[in-house]
Amino acid sequence: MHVDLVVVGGGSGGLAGAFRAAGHGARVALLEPGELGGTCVNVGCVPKKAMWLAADLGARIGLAAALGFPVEPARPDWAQLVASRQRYIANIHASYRRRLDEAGIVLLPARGRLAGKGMVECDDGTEVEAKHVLVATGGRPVRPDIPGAELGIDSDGFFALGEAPARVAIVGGGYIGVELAGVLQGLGSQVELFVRGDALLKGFDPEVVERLQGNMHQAGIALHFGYPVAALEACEGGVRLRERGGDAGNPFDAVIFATGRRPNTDGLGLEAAGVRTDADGRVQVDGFQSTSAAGVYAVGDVTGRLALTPVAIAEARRLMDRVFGGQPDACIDHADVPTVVFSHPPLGRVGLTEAEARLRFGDEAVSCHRTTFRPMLHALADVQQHSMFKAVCVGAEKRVVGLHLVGEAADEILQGFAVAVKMGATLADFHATVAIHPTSAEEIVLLR
Ligand SMILES: Cc1cc2nc3c(=O)[nH]c(=O)nc-3n(C[C@H](O)[C@H](O)[C@H](O)COP(=O)(O)OP(=O)(O)OC[C@H]3O[C@@H](n4cnc5c(N)ncnc54)[C@H](O)[C@@H]3O)c2cc1C
Ligand SMILES: NC(=O)c1ccc[n+]([C@@H]2O[C@H](COP(=O)([O-])OP(=O)(O)OC[C@H]3O[C@@H](n4cnc5c(N)ncnc54)[C@H](O)[C@@H]3O)[C@@H](O)[C@H]2O)c1
Repeated sequence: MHVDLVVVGGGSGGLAGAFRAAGHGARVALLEPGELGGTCVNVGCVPKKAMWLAADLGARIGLAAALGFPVEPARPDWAQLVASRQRYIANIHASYRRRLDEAGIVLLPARGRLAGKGMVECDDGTEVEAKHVLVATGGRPVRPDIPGAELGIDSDGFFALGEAPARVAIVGGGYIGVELAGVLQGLGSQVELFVRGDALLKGFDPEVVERLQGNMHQAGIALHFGYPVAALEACEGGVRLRERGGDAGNPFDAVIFATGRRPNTDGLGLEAAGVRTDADGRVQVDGFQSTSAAGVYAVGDVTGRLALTPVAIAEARRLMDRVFGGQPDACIDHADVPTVVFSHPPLGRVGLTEAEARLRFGDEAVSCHRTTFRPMLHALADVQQHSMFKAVCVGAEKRVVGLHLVGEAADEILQGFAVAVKMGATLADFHATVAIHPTSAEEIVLLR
């Protein structure tokens, strides 16, 4: 088969690239051996957010009870919740299939391998030849190489659970560890989080992270820092974790590894096709998503840069605008990308942390403005959940170069403020904007 573009991988980046290229008039073939939508739709953002929303509802039922509603805090029926989640996801699959048909994109349900010179071989024997090849094969979870690791599950396994585990250990303090801890605790499990470092969410602002840790502790999650898990052992009543040089602890019904991800580049034929990867298998690209091989591009998690769905999508769209849309300079700016950790409560950031700003601009130039408060609903219900908002500013004009939020609605508040930060707003611009009262968001324009 001859096309203008062959896309290897039908996740967030691959689909976005295929649709945009077809929109520019290119003939496109898309290879995807699994479900359309990749990680985000099937074992990432979407099912995670469904579970997060359910956990959030559970917390709100508790708040409602505290405010006098005649309701009892209760656990959801796990099977019913998962069925609703999967029905939502099935609708996304159907919508993708319809849009691919409408766009005239050829969908090949096969695993691809680059064979060089614009040729991609499928595992069903089909050969596709194209002037342009997009590698968008994403990544997969990795577990530490420790005895008994097979007794645990990873985030893919979490989404396959048929029932809620009563006692859960989660290993890893990054995005996924923190999110799954909040979700499971909110849905009625007893969660313990095991982290080898001394804090959660390395790379985020330590002050808002500390506030999140306080909220998680308040919600009943046990946080264990400086705990390198050395082994898992099967025991009566479940699985136990063994700390390096220490005793094994209590048994758990499930152990979830949230210890990072690896790009899907094994057996992809990249080396033979002249596509350079780093020691961890990440495809090396320039600012325009071009690899070291002419006509071969890569977007999304397989490049190991910012592993976020909107980033994969934006990279793919700009790339296709450049290759097929006559826009030679199109590329994405990876600075000031807003991101939210869907913890309970959510934590978000855009721009620089205080430490990054001090390093870049010097201590003298940096000032920070923060506020800590209890959201009104939690204060009314007398629940000890606190929000903290922090702005990092630079120079006499106090340009806001970083905004760090943790608390009720932080996930929804951040997007609009990210526009302001991207546009170079100053603290005076924030102050010149009249507050919306009474909200949590107003605390940002009132920061002193
Ligand atoms: C638990 C979890 C929660 C997340 N939550 C969020 C969130 O809330 N917000 C957010 O922005 N990001 C989130 N992410 C990250 C987000 O899912 C990824 O950044 C995004 O899916 C990357 O898109 P991609 O197209 O690069 O790869 P993927 O979506 O992983 O797609 C790659 C596709 O390539 C296919 N493939 C692999 N090898 C081949 C081959 N040889 N031939 C053909 N096809 C192949 C795979 O089957 C897969 O469908 C989350 C991730 C996880 C794991
Ligand atoms: N809300 C979102 O946007 C969202 C949600 C989930 C994932 N993601 C994306 O997916 C990526 C992967 O998420 P993740 O949580 O798997 O990775 P991560 O890099 O965020 O966190 C991995 C954690 O595992 C720990 N770790 C690594 N090896 C370990 C070991 N051997 N023993 C103990 N701990 C170990 C690390 O110290 C770290 O705390 C994220 O970086 C993010 O870009 C985004």
